[in-house]
Amino acid sequence: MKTTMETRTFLNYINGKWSESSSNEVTESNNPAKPNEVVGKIQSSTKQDLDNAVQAAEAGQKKWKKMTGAERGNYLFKVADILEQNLEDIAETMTREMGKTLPEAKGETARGVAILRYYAGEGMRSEGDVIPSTDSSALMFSKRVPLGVVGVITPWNFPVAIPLWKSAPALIYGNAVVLKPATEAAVTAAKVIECFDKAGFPEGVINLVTGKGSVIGQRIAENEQITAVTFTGSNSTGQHIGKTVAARGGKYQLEMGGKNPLIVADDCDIDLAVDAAISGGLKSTGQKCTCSSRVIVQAGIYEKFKQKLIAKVEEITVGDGLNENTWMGPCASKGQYESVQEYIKIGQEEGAELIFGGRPINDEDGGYYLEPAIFDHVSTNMKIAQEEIFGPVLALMKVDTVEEAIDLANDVDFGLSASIFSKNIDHILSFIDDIDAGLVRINSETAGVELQAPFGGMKASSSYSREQGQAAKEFFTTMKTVFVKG
Ligand SMILES: NC(=O)C1=CN([C@@H]2O[C@H](COP(=O)(O)OP(=O)(O)OC[C@H]3O[C@@H](n4cnc5c(N)ncnc54)[C@H](OP(=O)(O)O)[C@@H]3O)[C@@H](O)[C@H]2O)C=CC1
Ligand SMILES: O=C(O)CCC(=O)C(=O)O
Repeated sequence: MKTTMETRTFLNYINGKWSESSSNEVTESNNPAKPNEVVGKIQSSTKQDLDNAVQAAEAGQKKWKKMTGAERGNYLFKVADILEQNLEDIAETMTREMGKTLPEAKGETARGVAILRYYAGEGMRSEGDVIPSTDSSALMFSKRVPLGVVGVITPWNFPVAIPLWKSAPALIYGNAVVLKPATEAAVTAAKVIECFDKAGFPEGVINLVTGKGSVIGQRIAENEQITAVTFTGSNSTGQHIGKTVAARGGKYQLEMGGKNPLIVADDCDIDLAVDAAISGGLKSTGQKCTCSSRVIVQAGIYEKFKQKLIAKVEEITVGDGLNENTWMGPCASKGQYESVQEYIKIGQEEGAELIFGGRPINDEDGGYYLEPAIFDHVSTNMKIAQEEIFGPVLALMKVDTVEEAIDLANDVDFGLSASIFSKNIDHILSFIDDIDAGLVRINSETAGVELQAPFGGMKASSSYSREQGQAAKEFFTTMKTVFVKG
């Protein structure tokens, strides 16, 4: 029997009004801890709905860009306050909708508040440089200007932070936004957009259209009135979006997968390294693009590290993220649950040894729970060492030297985040120089980015651009070089 805890149906937000899709159809968003529980219903929108939102955004942006940065910033400060007031409700919705534990969901929502305040402040900062001209009677300067309408396509694993770290900079620099959130986290996203509505955002400046990626996401990529598209999600979808946007001359930014290594050198503080492998690899049920999925350990401490790791992973409690005692929640969806189990099977078939966990946990509500899994004897040619699993699976790999560890760490298509645990400055310096990763972390886990710093990866992890911090300005603005002569 289906239980509908939250009976609400969430609408699209277009031109400052909540509206039903022209399809008259809705999709249910379910709780991965209790798949029969409907968290809310969202609109199954059509291409026409998306095009309407883009029209509204185009009109809204014309007025929005005329405001001062300080005025735009004040709107974002208001949204931040409202999000903060609604933090408990939004965090709980997130936990119910995609399974992350409540403390993690609260932390993410608080991060959303901080992101909004950071970019609100940007409205008062420099928007260009004075450049000396070779003509002594002229003034030359650069001025950053908005792009126009920005399409934002987001995943389900950070349903508050990612929509905000893309939308807030887009808005502060004078763009209008059309957001298409992941279907599996669209109720949470709709609650975030309610904060913009309550803050009195001008019509058309921010719009929400929910619906299938293949329909709404695809149309965002195709619609020529959308100047730029920012995306986070899988590699296959990202590559497709990038090609589609590029083909029509648009700007795009892709943040995709990772296969992040954590190198544990003989000389490190082993307990800290164990904690980092667990926190970086298994928090959020391993569903972070920055999660540590390959743990590359030097032979001298391999056995000791493995024993300590198993002892600590044994203590992990798996369950509904709303329960206080839960450390790790369910996989976010049936699809993720099945895909992770498939990888665990493949790992065994390929000859890796499953030394801990990896089994589904029987649950009377049918929650998508898995025991955290640890594989030993993993070699670099195995799928579990090469592909993003996006689940609670750690692959242990043994090496003799730190040089070998770095080579192994680089032997994947991805290059998002990488850590080393070591006290040896030579090892640390060669790691900083030689690792192919956009985020280079020393004695710290691979996950957990800071909102004021550039975020993005190398190789297949990103499209060479960076988001967050000041890097966001590069993507969400273009430049005019102005030459003034009296
Ligand atoms: N880098 C990261 O942070 C993330 C990586 N992933 C990786 O991707 C795997 C699959 O997850 P999944 O949710 O399917 O990821 P997707 O890349 O398919 O989804 C990400 C976003 O893209 C949308 N989308 C889907 N298809 C299209 C399309 N053809 N055109 C435009 N937009 C589209 C989705 O919409 P809709 O939800 O409606 O399908 C969602 O909003 C995971 O197992 C993980 O490996 C997933 C999420 C985040
Ligand atoms: O590690 C983090 O804080 C961010 C991770 C992230 O951006 C992602 O998983 O998409």
